[in-house]
Amino acid sequence: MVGGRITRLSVHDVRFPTSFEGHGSDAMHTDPDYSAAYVIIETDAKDGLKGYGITFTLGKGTEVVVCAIHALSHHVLNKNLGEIVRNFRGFYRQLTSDGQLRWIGPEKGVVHLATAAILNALWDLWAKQEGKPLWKLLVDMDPKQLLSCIDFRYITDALTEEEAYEILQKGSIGKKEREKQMLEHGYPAYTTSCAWLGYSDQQLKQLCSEALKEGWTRFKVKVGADLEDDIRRCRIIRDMIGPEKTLMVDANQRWDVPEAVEWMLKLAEFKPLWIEEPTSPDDILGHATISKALAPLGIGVATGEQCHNRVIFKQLLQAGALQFLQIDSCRLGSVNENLSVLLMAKKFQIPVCPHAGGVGLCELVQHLIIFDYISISGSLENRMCEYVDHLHEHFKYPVVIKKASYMPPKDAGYSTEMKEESVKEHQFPEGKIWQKLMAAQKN
Ligand SMILES: C[C@H](O)[C@@H](O)[C@@H](O)[C@H](O)C(=O)O
Ligand SMILES: [Mg+2]
Repeated sequence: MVGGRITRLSVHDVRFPTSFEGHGSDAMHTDPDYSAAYVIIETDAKDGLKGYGITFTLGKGTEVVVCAIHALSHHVLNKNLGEIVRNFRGFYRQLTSDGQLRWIGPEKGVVHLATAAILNALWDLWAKQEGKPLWKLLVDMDPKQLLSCIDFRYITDALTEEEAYEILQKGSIGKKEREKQMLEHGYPAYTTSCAWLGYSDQQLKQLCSEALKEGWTRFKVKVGADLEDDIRRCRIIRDMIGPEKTLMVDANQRWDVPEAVEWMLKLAEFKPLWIEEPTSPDDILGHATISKALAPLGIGVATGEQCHNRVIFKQLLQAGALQFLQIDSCRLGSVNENLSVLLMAKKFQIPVCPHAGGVGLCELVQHLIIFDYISISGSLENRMCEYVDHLHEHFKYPVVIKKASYMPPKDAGYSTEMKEESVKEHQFPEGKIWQKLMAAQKN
């Protein structure tokens, strides 16, 4: 039975110095220190279980998100977990409608990242109390219960609750077989780990040849800062992987709309499946223009990792502005909002290829996409989940990759829990790792 009064919510600013070696670097984020605002929720229940939630941030951004989590915490404290999840739609609405805090959102930016961290912790605790991994908790819910977690406000012009119900009803056909298939073979993944923008050609070649040996067949390359560099790097990787394997490119919002089209005409010879985040994530019509211009070349547009909320996803879908939809487990309002986006994607028949990487994003989003396959999309066509090979060792239940696929997590919860020692060492600024780095900078 789910329950327990929430007695404590604590937040940690946890940072990893990934920028020192160029890990995670792209055309806009040249010095990313992968970080997380890490929430721990405790209750007075006898089971002693705790809920862990993260939202992904980069270095300094974390302290701002931590403040927002504190500001939202009164909505959670002293509430009963059972009451929250029995009316999850209402609770989501309450959290995102705080009369004072919504002014600095609404449902976007810092306050929404904070919302994600808190809700992720509640989902983790719910799944733990049920003794199931989160994907299985979702798979076992009936359509009505799933829908009761979603706030349909602002999206009913694109997807009504009745349509969503129908999608879930249809999705229940063949669920058992798909669950079995996932448990046996996992969910297909692609790797971004070979070709961060800050990596040398030598490093790129070495990582690519290792990835090929490990059985990877889909690769993403960072582009967007310098055309000559991009051509050279794409050539290296295309030559190494051959014509059959899949290549994607990611510009992380570097370009104007016409510039994006011109640049991609120059990279078209490398046959990328998609260009990711070609321009501002807010420019829905710009994405539509780029999609239209690149369609004859067989290049799709992918976006979503910095998409504020379900409303922007709705408009991207309505405008035909994307061909690959990239949900993110820590930017949207947790599982609740991601459920609505997965259902909209199904209605518009756009494949979902989640954004992952960062710290913990792979651990979390695998649950959502495995659930999506079993209960909503029922298809693996043109679908794959991002994988980045960093920082998994800091998690208590790290992802398991086999033959370039995500194997469904078996432990109860949302895989959000970090090792205590890792949190202690990486806490900013007092953690050992940061104290050492700061002392070295002084000398
Ligand atoms: C700063 C980050 O590493 C981003 O570059 C990364 O999330 C990226 O856009 C991706 O698609 O993995
Ligand atoms: Mg990206």
